[in-house]
Amino acid sequence: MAAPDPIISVRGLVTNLGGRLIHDHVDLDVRRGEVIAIVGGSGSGKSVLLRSIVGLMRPASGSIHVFGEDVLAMDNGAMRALQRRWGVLFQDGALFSSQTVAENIQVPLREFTDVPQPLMNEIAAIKLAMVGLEADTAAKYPSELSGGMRKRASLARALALDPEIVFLDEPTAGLDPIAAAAFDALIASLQKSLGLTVFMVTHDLDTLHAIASRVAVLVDRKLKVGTIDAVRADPNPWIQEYFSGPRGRAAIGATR
Ligand SMILES: Nc1ncnc2c1ncn2[C@@H]1O[C@H](COP(=O)(O)OP(=O)(O)OP(=O)(O)O)[C@@H](O)[C@H]1O
Repeated sequence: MAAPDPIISVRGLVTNLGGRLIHDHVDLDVRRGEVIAIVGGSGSGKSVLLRSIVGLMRPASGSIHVFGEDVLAMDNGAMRALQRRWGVLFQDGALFSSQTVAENIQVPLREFTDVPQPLMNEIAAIKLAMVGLEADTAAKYPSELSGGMRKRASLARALALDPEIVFLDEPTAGLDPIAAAAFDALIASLQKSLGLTVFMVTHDLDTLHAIASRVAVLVDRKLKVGTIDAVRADPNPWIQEYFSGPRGRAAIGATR
């Protein structure tokens, strides 16, 4: 049987920023229903790749297709239609501090739908429960929440429109190991129950081993993509240090 078309397809992506080459002909296919983890050194261009795929940054050349649609060639109307089908959790959570958690979750509903307020309140309550937050969190402000709760609230917002893909930029950064492991478990269970495709930028080796189907490593401005075991075997010095240094060995030890 032929493999289904990838849900995200990047070909020959070249990105130049501030006179620096960030991506040098990067290729990536993401399959429906998988958790793909993007790793790489600080400043290697992981977030820029994510932002390019969701149409927030424009590469110098190459092609990006999501759901078979050409992200770089579409008008605003087509882009809005596409944005309804994915949710994004940005690196810092990016909740609006002057809005309650419920209002934050309702931002995409307000932007993309004309759902009446009572239904929006119900949807916010459902999304809060999905991410494991108490009902009374709805009326709280982001500053009243712990870091882990803020991440969950951001995830609830990313899930507001029942997306097919969620993009997560370093979802466990800044969390203690216990909160990070709980967040990993949440992502894994939502991915399974909702059939989500997860595109995740991470530094976290534990997350990688716990939930990634495949890993894409951004090194020397190129992507190396495969299963964790396949990529770990690559002799590239950064990859060897990342997977086989003390932290890498500890992460493997914890999962085997
Ligand atoms: N809008 C921008 N304009 C100019 N340069 C940028 C812009 N966004 C990112 N960069 C630069 O592009 C490079 C890649 O940034 P990016 O945020 O993708 O790195 P990253 O791999 O996600 O790093 P980290 O793991 O530290 O978050 C960095 O050198 C960054 O300074």
